[in-house]
Amino acid sequence: MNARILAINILARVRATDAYLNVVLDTVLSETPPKDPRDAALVTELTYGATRRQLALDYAITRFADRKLDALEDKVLAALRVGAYQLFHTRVPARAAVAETVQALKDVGLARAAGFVNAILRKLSELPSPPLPSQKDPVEYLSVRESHPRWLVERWIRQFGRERAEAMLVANNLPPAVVIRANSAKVTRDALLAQLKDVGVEARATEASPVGIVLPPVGRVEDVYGYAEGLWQVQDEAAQLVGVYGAIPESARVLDACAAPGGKACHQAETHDVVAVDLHANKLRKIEAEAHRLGLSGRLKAYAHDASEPFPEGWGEFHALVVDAPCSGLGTLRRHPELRYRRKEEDVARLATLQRRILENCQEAVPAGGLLVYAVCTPEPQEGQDQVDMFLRSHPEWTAEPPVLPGLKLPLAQAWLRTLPGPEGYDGFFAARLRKLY
Ligand SMILES: C[S@@+](CC[C@H](N)C(=O)[O-])C[C@H]1O[C@@H](n2cnc3c(N)ncnc32)[C@H](O)[C@@H]1O
Repeated sequence: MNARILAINILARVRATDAYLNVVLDTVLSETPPKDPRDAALVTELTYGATRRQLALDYAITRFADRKLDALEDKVLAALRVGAYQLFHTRVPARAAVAETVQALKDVGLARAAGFVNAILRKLSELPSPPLPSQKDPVEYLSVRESHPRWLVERWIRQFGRERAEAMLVANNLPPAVVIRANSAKVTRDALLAQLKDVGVEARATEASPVGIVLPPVGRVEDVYGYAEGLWQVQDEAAQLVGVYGAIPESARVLDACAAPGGKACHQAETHDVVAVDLHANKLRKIEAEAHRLGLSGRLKAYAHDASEPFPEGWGEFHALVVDAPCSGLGTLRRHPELRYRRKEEDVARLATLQRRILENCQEAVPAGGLLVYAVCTPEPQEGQDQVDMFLRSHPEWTAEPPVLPGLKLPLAQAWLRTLPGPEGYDGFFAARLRKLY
């Protein structure tokens, strides 16, 4: 099956089922792998690109469509977006972009819409660049140019200032590099870097994380040296920094209260005994499979449990908890581009309430002298810093205690670990390291 057919099918399925793009893409590519690996790369670029740029593409398509885009069949709208993306953001010659997209639409059984799609794509192909609204309304202009909903642009300008907000929007439209964490239970970062070099992979060390490696563009990560042997795990640098910044003493038994898919739990299990908990039992298999691949099964047990409810006494005592709470995920929009259109502003407050409930229950499980590392993958203060400030105000027995990590330069804001999307190349994360005094 060719790349454009797959891209149309994937985008249509994501729209119809509200599924995650990365999940549908992985499923489709493993069910119907294209013969040529370059086609897999093209499907990835077309689907991620068309989703990242969706709001701007729709703005352009709407100019020439004689009906509301919401009313279009999923595959017809998907074809328009895939076609428009190629015209504005790839080097595919315009004629080929239009003709092959229209042919793909026919091949998926929608020949009756071919004329409609062909006419719009041809009109778009005559434009020198994607149309934009007037700069007189700077929020609207940025919203369309960088393809983020207006409420989010307004909110980020208000919270982070115009310059940083714009940098965040731009960064969310760039594909992230693949970053891995060396599995310290098996190999040091330097040794892994040398081994990768020996097999011709020109990787480099991450700047802030002492355990991270940035891979060059690779095809399937599963085919890269050391994956099958469990020498490393894919993990964004900022997510690695949560484990580093947490600096949980090696003697501690750790409970990871919101663990799936298991990045931070496996990071801890390199050096600790870990109980990994997630609300959704179906996600535990992924945590266990990763622990197995990394050779960490002996140190990690996974259970389904609601972290806002008391933990079973039978699990024993824990000296440290990691609470990587469910959050708006607005720090990971470059990886989950569909999320920016699905999230609503009121989600931030709703999730902050859930985080508070989880935090309240988890703090009960920490003995005096123990640690709690709270983290979220969002730049929203309401879910991060404000959440922790409020917690500390109502819990005098807790204090914020940043770690002393000589030789490391972590991105800190006061006591907190904080990264924002932007030219630094991080996902947006917040983490607090809290100690129970009595
Ligand atoms: C941000 S993700 C955790 C990512 C993970 N720590 C990692 O590093 O790979 C949040 C997780 O919390 C889980 N979750 C949501 N509500 C929960 C609850 N009430 N109790 C426990 N887990 C919950 C979600 O299923 C999701 O897997």
